[in-house]
Amino acid sequence: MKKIVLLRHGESVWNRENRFTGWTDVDLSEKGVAEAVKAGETLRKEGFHFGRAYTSYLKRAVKTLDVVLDRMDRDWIPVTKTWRLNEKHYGMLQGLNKRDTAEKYGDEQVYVWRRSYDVAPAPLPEDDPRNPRFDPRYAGIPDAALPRTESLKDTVARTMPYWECEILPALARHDELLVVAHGNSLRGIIKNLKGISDEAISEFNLPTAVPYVFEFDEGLGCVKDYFLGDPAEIASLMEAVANQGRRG
Ligand SMILES: O=C(O)[C@@H](CO)OP(=O)(O)O
Repeated sequence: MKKIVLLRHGESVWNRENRFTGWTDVDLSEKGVAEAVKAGETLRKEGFHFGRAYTSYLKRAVKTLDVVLDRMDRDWIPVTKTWRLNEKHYGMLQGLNKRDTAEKYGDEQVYVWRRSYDVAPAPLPEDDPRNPRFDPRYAGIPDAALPRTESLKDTVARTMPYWECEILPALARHDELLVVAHGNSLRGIIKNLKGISDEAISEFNLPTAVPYVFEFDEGLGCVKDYFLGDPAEIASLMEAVANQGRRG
């Protein structure tokens, strides 16, 4: 059975501080590194032998992948980094505390910014130093493709061509692939894999560093999906992610 494991990075420093992150290149927290170690050990115990891995241009994902491969003694496998797996760009919300933002604009508005399918936060201005057009890592990408903000729909339009043209075809050559990315870039991929509606995807929250396995048949159709870990613990981690944007 062909398998792709999706893994959200471990807790980042801004996850800990409950700040909108998006394309901000924030490092893992100590807890995030420990979560990555645990994910790597789980994947090793479950007998995974990834042939290839994919990640984003953002260090919280890259470092999570490095730790996982180290725990699996598979540092040697080919790894591809792509901006297309980056997190949803959070525009002007980047850097703001989620709970403070809910105090100011209300839980409903923050829910729309975080979880609606097609509403994007206000874009970064053209002259904002955080605008991706100033970042050398994106120099080879046409400016028109670089976001200043994104809805989940925009994120899907960026990730899915890569999924369909690069990741899925690689399953023909490898039995198991690992994709380490972000809460929303992975939600968009999961939405497509499972045929989740635009409305229902709003209620789906991905915890940090819990391996999510997808099994594929020979025609590369997705036949089964499951998290590795204790279901009650995973449900409570998902609920905690949902609550990050509420006044509390
Ligand atoms: O801030 C972000 O970039 C994302 C992921 O951490 O947050 P949210 O869960 O609010 O979409």
